[in-house]
Amino acid sequence: MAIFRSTFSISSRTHKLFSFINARHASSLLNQHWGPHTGPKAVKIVEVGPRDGLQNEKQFVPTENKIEFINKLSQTGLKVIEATSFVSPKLVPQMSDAAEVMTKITRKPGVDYPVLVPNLTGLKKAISSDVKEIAIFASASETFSKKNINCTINESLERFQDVVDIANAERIAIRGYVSCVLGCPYEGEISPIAVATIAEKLYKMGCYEISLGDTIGVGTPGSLMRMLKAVGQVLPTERIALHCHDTYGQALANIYHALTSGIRVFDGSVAGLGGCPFAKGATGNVATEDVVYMLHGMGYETGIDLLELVRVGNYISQQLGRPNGSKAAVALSSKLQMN
Ligand SMILES: CC(C)(COP(=O)([O-])OP(=O)([O-])OC[C@H]1O[C@@H](n2cnc3c(N)ncnc32)[C@H](O)[C@@H]1OP(=O)([O-])[O-])[C@@H](O)C(=O)NCCC(=O)NCCSC(=O)C[C@@](C)(O)CC(=O)[O-]
Repeated sequence: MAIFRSTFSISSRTHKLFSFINARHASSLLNQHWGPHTGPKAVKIVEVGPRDGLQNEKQFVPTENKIEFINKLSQTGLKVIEATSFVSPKLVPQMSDAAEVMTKITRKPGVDYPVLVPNLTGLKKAISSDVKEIAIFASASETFSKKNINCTINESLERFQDVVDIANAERIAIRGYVSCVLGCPYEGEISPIAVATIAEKLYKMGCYEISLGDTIGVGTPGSLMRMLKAVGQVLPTERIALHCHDTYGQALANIYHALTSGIRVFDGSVAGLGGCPFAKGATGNVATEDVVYMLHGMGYETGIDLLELVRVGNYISQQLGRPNGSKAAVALSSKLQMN
């Protein structure tokens, strides 16, 4: 915390030094994310179930269940599990136990547990909970930005610069999200250039990877490819991740097409949990089990034990009292008579 206070106003030379150190840290962290799975068939999965999957649940999921959920996910071979978010507990009560979750989970060596951070208040709390990686989240839609984080896109980027400066000083790795990349619940279509502009700004700010979020799941391979083409002009392909919601049933088709463009990082939520409190009508994220089933079937390597993942998806679905939203999980559970 002392470092946090002392680095509130860091000089530009110090900023450059921290950026350099953080770039090296992020690069070693990236290698760790991929583990032994390198080469053209390696794909990284970022599991967002504990955060994006649970944030919109109406009933508060007991903290011990969240911890158990994350600990079980840690045993599946996943290398990145987005664990929670340090946001306003009034607006997103489901994530109000972020500090307790982060201090009580069993952190498996080799697995990273990023958390969402919208501002310096969130970063301060995350640092107190010994968080090693954060995700900042901007939007390609002005209206969504205001609804989601109560500021304009430009204001959010200014806030994030402060967050990045302190995170760099603390050697905390930073991932970036752009939401509404294929459509906004308030503005409709979003231009690919707008997405590319924000993605580039977050990347240049110091995010090691930019996750492009189809927040309301409206994209098709057509709109996706137009958007990826624009983002591909400003970002190296290996720094792009895709974050699909499956509202219109297009997620796997979109992921397949992104694979053909060289994208190798995909976010998913086990059992297809998810939704955004600020994007009405948006359903869950693409089910991680479905993504892994497709990838393994195509000869890609994720390092994930699919059956273990199915078990965890069944566990959290039972806790929430609803059927597992992954088709692959339901089929495998039935075939193998798993609970
Ligand atoms: C960003 C803010 C905080 C601005 O909210 P604000 O009201 O403008 O903030 P403020 O700075 O004016 O502070 C107001 C109060 O909130 C507190 N506060 C302020 N910040 C924090 C914090 N970090 N943690 C805890 N408390 C906080 C602060 O201390 C104060 O408390 P009070 O004095 O009234 O008691 C708010 O709008 C917010 O938390 N929004 C929630 C955002 C969210 O979680 N959205 C869902 C994420 S999903 C998403 O974005 C899409 C994504 C990433 O999944 C990708 C995709 O799906 O496509």
